[in-house]
Amino acid sequence: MIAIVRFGGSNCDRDAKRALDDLGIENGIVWHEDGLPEETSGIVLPGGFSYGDYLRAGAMAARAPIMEEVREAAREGVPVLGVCNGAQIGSESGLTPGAFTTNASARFQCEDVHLRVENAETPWTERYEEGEVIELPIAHGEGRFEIGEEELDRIEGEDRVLFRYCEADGRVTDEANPTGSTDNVAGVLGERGTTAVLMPHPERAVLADIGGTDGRGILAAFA
Ligand SMILES: NC(=O)CC[C@H](N)C(=O)O
Repeated sequence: MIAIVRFGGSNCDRDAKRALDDLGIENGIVWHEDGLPEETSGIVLPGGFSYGDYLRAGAMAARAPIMEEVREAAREGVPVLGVCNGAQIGSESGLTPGAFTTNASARFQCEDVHLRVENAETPWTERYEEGEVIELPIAHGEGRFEIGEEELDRIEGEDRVLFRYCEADGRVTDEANPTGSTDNVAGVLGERGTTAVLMPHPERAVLADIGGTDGRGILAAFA
């Protein structure tokens, strides 16, 4: 059962549920205070405004007791996907490298973006080709990926950059970088390839008539 962890202020938990239901993947929304159910076989940290983005987006949820269980599960290889606020919670809790800070525009940005698949040999991206361009929506105010140079070199060397913001033809340019993220990074892997976070929303791109279907392949990793 895929546990979709809900905090006070989560608001993409039901989108994640709807998407996983549509993919035929057994899942349930879990209130963070209840802890992970024993039958948890995968974890979604959904988007939203946990604790009202107080202090920094994701900072407070990252310190909730359930995150110790999530880290433990991640260490054991249980797949964990953090989306948007879930990505912020993931980086704040040390599941994934780098940090998400205020967009370069200092505004909340809601738009469709193009992403280039940088590593297609992960459970999250194996349904895509390396270099393939997909389109997903973003909706966040604090999505600017920041990471030190040395750590960036390290994660690039380990092939842990999953997606980069790009033009429709796949060129990685400053203009295609909506938030000013370091090196256009939109999603990264944790220590194990089974943990991933990304700012764009795959769960909002699973139905052909609403937002397209480019996100299906990412969530299908839970099947
Ligand atoms: N859609 C989301 O998850 C938003 C994330 C966070 N509240 C932000 O604005 O950055």
